[in-house]
Amino acid sequence: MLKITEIFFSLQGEARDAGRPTVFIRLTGCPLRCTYCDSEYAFFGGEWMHFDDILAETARHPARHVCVTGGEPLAQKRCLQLLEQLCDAGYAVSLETSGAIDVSPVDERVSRVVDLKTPDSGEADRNLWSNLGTLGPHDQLKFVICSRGDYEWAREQITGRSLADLCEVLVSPAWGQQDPTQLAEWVLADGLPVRMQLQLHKLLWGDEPGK
Ligand SMILES: C[S@@+](CC[C@H](N)C(=O)[O-])C[C@H]1O[C@@H](n2cnc3c(N)ncnc32)[C@H](O)[C@@H]1O
Ligand SMILES: Nc1nc2[nH]cc(C(=O)O)c2c(=O)[nH]1
Ligand code: SF4
Ligand SMILES: [Mg+2]
Repeated sequence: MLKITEIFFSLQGEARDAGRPTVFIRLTGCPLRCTYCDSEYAFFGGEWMHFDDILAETARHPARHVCVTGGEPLAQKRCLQLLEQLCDAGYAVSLETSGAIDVSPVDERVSRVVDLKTPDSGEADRNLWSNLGTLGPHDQLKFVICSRGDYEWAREQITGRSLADLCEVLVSPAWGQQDPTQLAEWVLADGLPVRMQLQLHKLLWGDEPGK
C-alpha cells in the first residue's frame, strides 16, 4: 500500500521527456518545504492504495511513460516496489526526487530525476551529495533557479563537479519568480552544458493540480 494524492494523464511538462504523454503517480507527503513548491497540496491527505489498484489506474490511460512524483516519493519505502512493478509492466519510468534521500536502491531501469536544491529553495542543506556517485547517463540532474545567486551556485556545482559528464543536467526557472529569458541569457553567456526547460504543462494549462 502507498499513500497517493493523485494519478493523472498529461503531457510530461519537465525534464528530458517533456512533451511525451505520461501517467503521473503523485505520492503523498514530503519532509522538505521548498519556498517555491507548487505541490503543497500533496503534503497531507491522500488515499491508501494497493499496488494492483495503482497499476490498474495507470493502465486505464494510453501511455508508455509513467512519472512517479510527489511530495517526496522516496519518503515512502514501498515506493521502490512500485517502481519495480511499473518497469516489469513495460513502462518507461521516471522518478522525480528531491535529492534528500538515498537514490541508490531505485531499480536501475528507472530514470532518476534528482533535483539539487538551490540556496533560495531554503532546503540546500538537505542535499545528499553521495547521490551523485550513483548516477549514470540514464539519469538526470536538475536545478530550479530562483535568482542570479541560485544560478551562480548551480554554475559552480556544474563546472566544479563536472556534472554534465555524469548525466543530463537541466536548469528550470522557478515559476513566477525567475524570468525565463534572463535565465536563458545567463546560460548562453556562460555556454553552460545544460538543457534549459520550462514547465510545459503550466504554459498549456496554468498552475492547476492534475495537469
Ligand atoms: C513537486 S516536486 C516533487 C518531487 C520531489 N519532491 C522534488 O522536489 O523533486 C517535482 C519538481 O517540481 C519542481 N518544482 C516545484 N515547484 C516549482 C516551481 N514553482 N517552479 C519550478 N519548478 C518547481 C521541483 O523542484 C521538482 O524538480
Ligand atoms: N504535466 C506535468 N508534468 C510534470 N512533470 C513533473 C511534475 C511534478 O509535479 O513532479 C509534473 C506535473 O505536475 N505535471
Ligand atoms: S521537495 Fe519537492 S515536493 Fe517537497 S517541498 Fe520541495 S519541491 Fe515540494
Ligand atoms: Mg508539478
